[in-house]
Amino acid sequence: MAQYRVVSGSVALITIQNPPVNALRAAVREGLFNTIKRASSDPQVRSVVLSGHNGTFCGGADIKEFGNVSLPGPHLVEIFQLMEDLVKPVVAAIEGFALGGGLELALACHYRIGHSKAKVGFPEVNLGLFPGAGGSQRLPRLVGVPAALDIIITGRHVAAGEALKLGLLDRVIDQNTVDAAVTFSKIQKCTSPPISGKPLDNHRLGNRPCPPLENMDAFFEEAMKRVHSRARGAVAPITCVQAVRGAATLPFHKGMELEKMLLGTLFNSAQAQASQYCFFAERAGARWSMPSGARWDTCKAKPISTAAVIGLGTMGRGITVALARAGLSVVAVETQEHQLAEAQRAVSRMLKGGGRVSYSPDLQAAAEVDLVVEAVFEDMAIKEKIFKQLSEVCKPGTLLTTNTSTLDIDRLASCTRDPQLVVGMHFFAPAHIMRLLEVVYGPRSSPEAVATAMQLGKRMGKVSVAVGNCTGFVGNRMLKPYLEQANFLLEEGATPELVDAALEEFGFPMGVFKMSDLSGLDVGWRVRKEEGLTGPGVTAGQPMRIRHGRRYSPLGDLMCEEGRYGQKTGSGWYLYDKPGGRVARSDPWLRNFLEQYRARHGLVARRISQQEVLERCLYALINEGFRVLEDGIAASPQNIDAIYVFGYSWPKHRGGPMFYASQVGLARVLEGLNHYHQAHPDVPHLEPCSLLRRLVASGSPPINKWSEVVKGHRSQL
Ligand SMILES: CCC/C=C/C(=O)SCCNC(=O)CCNC(=O)[C@H](O)C(C)(C)COP(=O)([O-])OP(=O)([O-])OC[C@H]1O[C@@H](n2cnc3c(N)ncnc32)[C@H](O)[C@@H]1OP(=O)([O-])[O-]
Repeated sequence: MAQYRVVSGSVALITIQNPPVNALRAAVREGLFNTIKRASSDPQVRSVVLSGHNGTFCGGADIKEFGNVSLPGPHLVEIFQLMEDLVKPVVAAIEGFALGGGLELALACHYRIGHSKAKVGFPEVNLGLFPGAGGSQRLPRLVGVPAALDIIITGRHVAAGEALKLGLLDRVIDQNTVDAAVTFSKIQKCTSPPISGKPLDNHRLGNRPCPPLENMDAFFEEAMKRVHSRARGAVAPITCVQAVRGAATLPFHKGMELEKMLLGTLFNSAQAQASQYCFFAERAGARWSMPSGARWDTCKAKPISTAAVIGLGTMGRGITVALARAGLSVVAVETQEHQLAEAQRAVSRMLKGGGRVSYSPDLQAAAEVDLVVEAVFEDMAIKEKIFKQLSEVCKPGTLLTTNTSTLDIDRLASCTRDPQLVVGMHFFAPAHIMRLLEVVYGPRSSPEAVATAMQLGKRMGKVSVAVGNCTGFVGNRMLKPYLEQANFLLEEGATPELVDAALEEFGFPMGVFKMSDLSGLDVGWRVRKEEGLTGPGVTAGQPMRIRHGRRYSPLGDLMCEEGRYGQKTGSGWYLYDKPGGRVARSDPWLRNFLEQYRARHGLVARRISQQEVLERCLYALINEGFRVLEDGIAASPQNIDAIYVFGYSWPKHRGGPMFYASQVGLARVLEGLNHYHQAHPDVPHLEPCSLLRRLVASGSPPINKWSEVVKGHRSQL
């Protein structure tokens, strides 16, 4: 776990060995503790070099160990102190990553030498924590308070070059880092005296005061204000500021006590558990499986080096950028000439002149590519035509994928020569920024096609999740009941402001109505017209608020009929200063419109609490999540949660909808749904689904045990 060798006559080389990222699990901590003691007492040893096996210094504490009430083995704080106090110089040789506890380990060394490609950082904030093993106290002493606070609050990876400028690294080199560190630990350069034996006090960060900061109170007040406005209810970023303030104002040992106390409040908190769950959910999608039994580890992806994107609207442009950035040569096809020229300018701007992209108005240009992403207008007839043409134009074996957000993949596949080569690649806007990719397999999609789309997603840096084929797949299918509840709440007396405030307080960056205004109300209107829910397809004489025997809210349709499409028209659920304006203001027109609407339909407005808003919107969405699981559309609750966190901005510190349900308690969610369904029997989405009932009947097992109940449940369907 921590290998000990004496090299170059007098240097103890300690190498952490715990693949894949050399996380500091109990055995590693034990190993470090013992080898440092050994180096200390070994008379042959005059200096120490600390490194990580296989090109990675250390990925930090072992996140899998968290959740244990008390971690076994020596504590990191104790090990780091032992190292800092060593009378022999200790040099960290940083290759790959030094993250979290890994960087704290490096900060407890007296010197740090990094490879030019190395990255360092404190990502703990993303896990609902902060660098609580001395990092919050040592880093500000080394690089100053503003730089330290920035690194700790953002959790970003700092490249070696920047780390050198900040003074976080003493040296950056291109050669073998361990060899360089060994040499460095023995002699500084021929003109300088040897390091070994030099007084090390100034290199013990715990002994150093924090560099002074002018206007410290104002600095921290401002920092706290900024963090509060961005944290969306997450506690960890606030704790980061408190801990760094401690470093700036307290002696080291007092700062360490504060750090310990703050960590104690976070370590087993619900938010920390949710954030750590998200860490693993993000990676769980890579181990995909299909109902046929095909799996990530048994299917090989086809090599892809060229791709075509068909349709260069907003989505098509973003997809082109994402593919080009992943190193593919891209043919961008748009049949409308003016749109093509505009797209070319926009894509070049986004790629800043880089990337290999060619443009064409002709589908024939896709003839030789390995993969196509169709991203035209959301219209089945148009897409079917394009798939038919692509099937004729493209070389045999080309993978045909669609960016549809709701339409039937299998119907598109049936227009082609090789239906097994068709899968969905559902990107989220803006496609070159949003991390989520839903890879949708139809009943005839081949495992190889799925493997290829999943691997391409990885190359693009996406969180890719393989899902089954149904209307809306996973994300949009679950979103439908959520949107529906929001509209019903308006009918019953709520305002867009009330609903949005409840959801934003929960942690969403934007409430549902602001979000609709941003994405355009006409998008859903068009879909509802296609579905015959509104417009000319509706049978004459049908009551306005009932469709297919269920409650229906025509509010969104009425808004569109008024030309209120959202931000793009300057008005929607809110008012904007101009078309395309971004700042939402309450609109007296809407208040009036809602009052008239309620009066017309005999609805009496009642007071609606934020709790009801949250429960109705979120429980309806969660209930659909259980249906998605029971239908086998998503393979696991982790996959659903990854979709919501990375595609729909569900707050990470709430862990995704299914994890949130497990934290609230499945029995309470069931009870809530029962209650609301009784009050609204004409809303089937509020009727608790059978999987949820069954889970509650099985004693509400923890989320990682749901799959056993799901399996039993599916076999009975
Ligand atoms: C004491 C309180 C203070 C807290 C201190 C801390 O240090 S908190 C920690 C602060 N540190 C961090 O937050 C760093 C977290 N890690 C990372 O950000 C990335 O892993 C990476 C950038 C190091 C490498 O990226 P990459 O794309 O090359 O690789 P990848 O991401 O695919 O991971 C490969 C496998 O390793 C697994 N695994 C990884 N790290 C840990 C871990 N610390 N632990 C356990 N497991 C970990 C990961 O799950 C995956 O397993 P799978 O799915 O194959 O079974």
